[in-house]
Amino acid sequence: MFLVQKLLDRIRNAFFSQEMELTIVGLQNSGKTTLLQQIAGIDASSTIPTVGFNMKKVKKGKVQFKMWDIGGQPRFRSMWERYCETCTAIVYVVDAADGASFVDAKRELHDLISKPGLAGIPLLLLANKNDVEHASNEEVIEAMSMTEIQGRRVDIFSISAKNNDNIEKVLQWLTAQAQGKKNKK
Ligand SMILES: Nc1nc2c(ncn2[C@@H]2O[C@H](COP(=O)(O)OP(=O)(O)OP(=O)(O)O)[C@@H](O)[C@H]2O)c(=O)[nH]1
Ligand SMILES: [Mg+2]
Repeated sequence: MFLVQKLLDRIRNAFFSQEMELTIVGLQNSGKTTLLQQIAGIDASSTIPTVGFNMKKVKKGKVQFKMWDIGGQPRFRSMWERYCETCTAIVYVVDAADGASFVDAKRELHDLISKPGLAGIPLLLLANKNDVEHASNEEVIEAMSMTEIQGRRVDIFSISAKNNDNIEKVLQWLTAQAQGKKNKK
């Protein structure tokens, strides 16, 4: 009986599982790799600055996420566009506790989403490090001029990648985008 159930599960998964590609970008030190590791269920307590990119595949429910995490240092930012072109959603991470980085974070975000090849791709802005006392979601929203962004779905969550706060909400959002993509086909 158990084997029959397993076989049925496999058949069901083969028919109903979907792959979704997403790209995580944002300035260096904003917490992208920590987020990636948290979603992948890997110890996220220590990371080193990303040289180039990381990629992880993670299955959540019926969706297989293929997640690209691109280095945020200036020398890697020219890669962002290429990795975003084929993705279903762009996840942009901001260090909400580092006000000094907001000007650069805004410029890079708006530069990226102005690329014609990325038109219409849903954007999830994550104000990370909400565990730090002075981190402010509202300040991030204002500093990133989020209300100026048009022509795509935009959502904003306050998270702590380190403490796993609101990461489930991020996954639900991503799953909804994967579902939307399937419905459009
Ligand atoms: N307090 C706090 N620290 C965090 C959080 N997320 C990440 N960090 C810390 O921020 C630092 C940078 O995190 P990374 O995930 O390596 O940052 P990154 O965006 O991948 O950086 P690059 O690879 O250089 O682009 C590390 O010391 C993390 O532990 C968070 O939610 N809260
Ligand atoms: Mg990194």
